[in-house]
Amino acid sequence: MASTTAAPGPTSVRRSGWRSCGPSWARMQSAHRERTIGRMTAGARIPTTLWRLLEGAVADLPPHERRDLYRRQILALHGPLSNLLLVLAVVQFLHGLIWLLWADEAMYSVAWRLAAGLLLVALALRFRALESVRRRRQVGLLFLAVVLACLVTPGSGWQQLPLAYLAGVLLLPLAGLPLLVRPGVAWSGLGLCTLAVAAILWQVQATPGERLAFAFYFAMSACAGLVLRRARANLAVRLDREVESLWQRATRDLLTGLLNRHGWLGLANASLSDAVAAGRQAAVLFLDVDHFKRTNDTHGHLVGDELLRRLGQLVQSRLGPRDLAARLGGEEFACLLPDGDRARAGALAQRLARDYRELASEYGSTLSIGIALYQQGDLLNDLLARADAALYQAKREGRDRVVFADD
Ligand SMILES: Nc1nc2c(ncn2[C@@H]2O[C@H](COP(=O)(O)OP(=O)(O)OP(=O)(O)O)[C@@H](O)[C@H]2O)c(=O)[nH]1
Repeated sequence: MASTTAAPGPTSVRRSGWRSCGPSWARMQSAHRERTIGRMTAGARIPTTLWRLLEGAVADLPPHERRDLYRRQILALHGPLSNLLLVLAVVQFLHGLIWLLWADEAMYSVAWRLAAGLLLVALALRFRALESVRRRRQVGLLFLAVVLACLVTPGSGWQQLPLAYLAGVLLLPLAGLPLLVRPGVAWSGLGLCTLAVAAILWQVQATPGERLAFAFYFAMSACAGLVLRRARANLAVRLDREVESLWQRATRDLLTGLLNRHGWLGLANASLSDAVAAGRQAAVLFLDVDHFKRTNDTHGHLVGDELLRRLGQLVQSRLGPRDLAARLGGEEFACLLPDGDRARAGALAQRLARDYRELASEYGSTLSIGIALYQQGDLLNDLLARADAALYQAKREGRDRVVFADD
């Protein structure tokens, strides 16, 4: 049996769910976007500054982290934002309806009422469908289609400001930018809305004051969308860093930088399960510094700490990328080799013991190691217990040696 399971780091474990998703078309699109942004930010100073200003802390993230962040934002804020937008949409719809009722009677055509009804249904659909990006796009397009169709239809009473309110065109930048957080979608939405608003302002029968108020309202809602989006992205980046740092502190040993017992047990259990599922071999090494109390007593605790630090670095440097090492506590260390057959585990242990002896030669410190090889049905705790038993056998036999369990 041998394992292919990669030792997952904290970030990859928490984000593995995102990594697998997304069709290749989406990946091609985002690769194109990244190339474009790369050209923009590398080529000219003003676009870079603008990009940073608009995107906030997200602009400094590597592309794959930025994508993860956007996806997580959509999921995390879907509930509260949809409710907020639903309220805004209803208010805006009522605003348009009241305006319409007070308007000239020539405008109360059947077509008007039909358009208003359609828009109401579209609004409801739009907010019910927020969970699916595809449906969000469809409803967004439906809105724009209705607005544009109304705008190009000849006849008096059609090109009126109430229509714009009914269609929610003023709401789109506010709704679209924070919700459709992927930059491409957000920017296209803003561009289309600006075009629609420009068309409305060009055609409406309104006083200059009304036109100005309309344009001002649109600009304000677009700015609010941008500011909201930037603030949310900055907050998300900060929270992400906090979570990452808390995770590190909870699962890392400060002295050696290796995983601590808690962090190791979580990752090693998952790694061992993967190895077993793939029908591969695994081994656990249990390491313990010999006569560490004596070393502490003779040379002081600072020297003891230094030896532990050196041992941590040594273990980390000798392991493969798939292996997982931890300081379990005190002067005890453990390594899981998810593709460790007897030969590899034995050779690695011998090498660690020899290198540590050289590293700590000035203090005469040595290492004892117990090894347990995976047997059918073993859990991680079983392997640890057998490796521990082998370690104590090594201690009994005189220390500074490697012993296999069940030999
Ligand atoms: N310097 C230092 N010492 C530590 C640390 N954690 C535990 N120790 C000391 O490690 C020593 C462990 O002693 P024991 O469990 O008796 O083991 P030992 O002296 O190595 O004896 P054997 O394991 O039987 O060879 C104790 O004196 C602890 O105080 C640490 O972080 N730094």
